[in-house]
Amino acid sequence: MNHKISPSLLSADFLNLQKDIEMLNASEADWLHCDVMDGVFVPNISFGFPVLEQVNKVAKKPLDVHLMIVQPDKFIQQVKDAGGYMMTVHYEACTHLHRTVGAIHEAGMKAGVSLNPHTPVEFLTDILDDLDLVLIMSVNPGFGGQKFIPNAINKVARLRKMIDERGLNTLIEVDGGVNLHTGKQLLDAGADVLVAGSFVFSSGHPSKTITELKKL
Ligand SMILES: O=C(CO)[C@H](O)[C@H](O)COP(=O)(O)O
Repeated sequence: MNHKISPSLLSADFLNLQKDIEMLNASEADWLHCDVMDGVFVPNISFGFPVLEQVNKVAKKPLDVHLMIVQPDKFIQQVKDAGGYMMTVHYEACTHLHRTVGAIHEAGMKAGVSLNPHTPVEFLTDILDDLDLVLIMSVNPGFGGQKFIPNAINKVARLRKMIDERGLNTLIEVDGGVNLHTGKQLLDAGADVLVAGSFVFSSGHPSKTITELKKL
């Protein structure tokens, strides 16, 4: 199966966001990864729904919205209204995850669940059949440009086995420290979607770098 590339806007030039989104529109990027942070679930604040709404006016690729916030169920309609295609919430932030996933689907979006580096993929055993995507964090969420945590490769392989044994179409996405080297290892382990922020936007030729990731 062809893998997808979802460049992370967290590393884009916020003073020239439209320019970067137009570059992504013309590139081989499949989705636009949008990191919403609240300063509570993660020790950083990024951008919120007014920015997403503006991004959606220019973006020609689906918005892959990753909520690094507490109580994400409060914001499902806002994500939908801001143009969300995929809404990914954190396992660690949801007390009633099954209810939250159901509400995301009812709102008309695909539902993803993200796992922090310390959270085993086996914790998804009883929700996996309901998910469109699992996002494995290969850094502790909150900041771009961090060092890749190699255990993510092992988690991808374990999750691939769980998904294949059940005959599911759930996608495995990985986020944090992705470059050509780690990206190849993740794809070999069974990942479907690579998120890349600093590797793409600091490369000097973001569009070319996306093509290189796409060709892995
Ligand atoms: O979710 C994120 C941070 O929490 C970012 O999407 C992720 O870190 C991508 O950045 P980089 O590719 O630079 O590691």
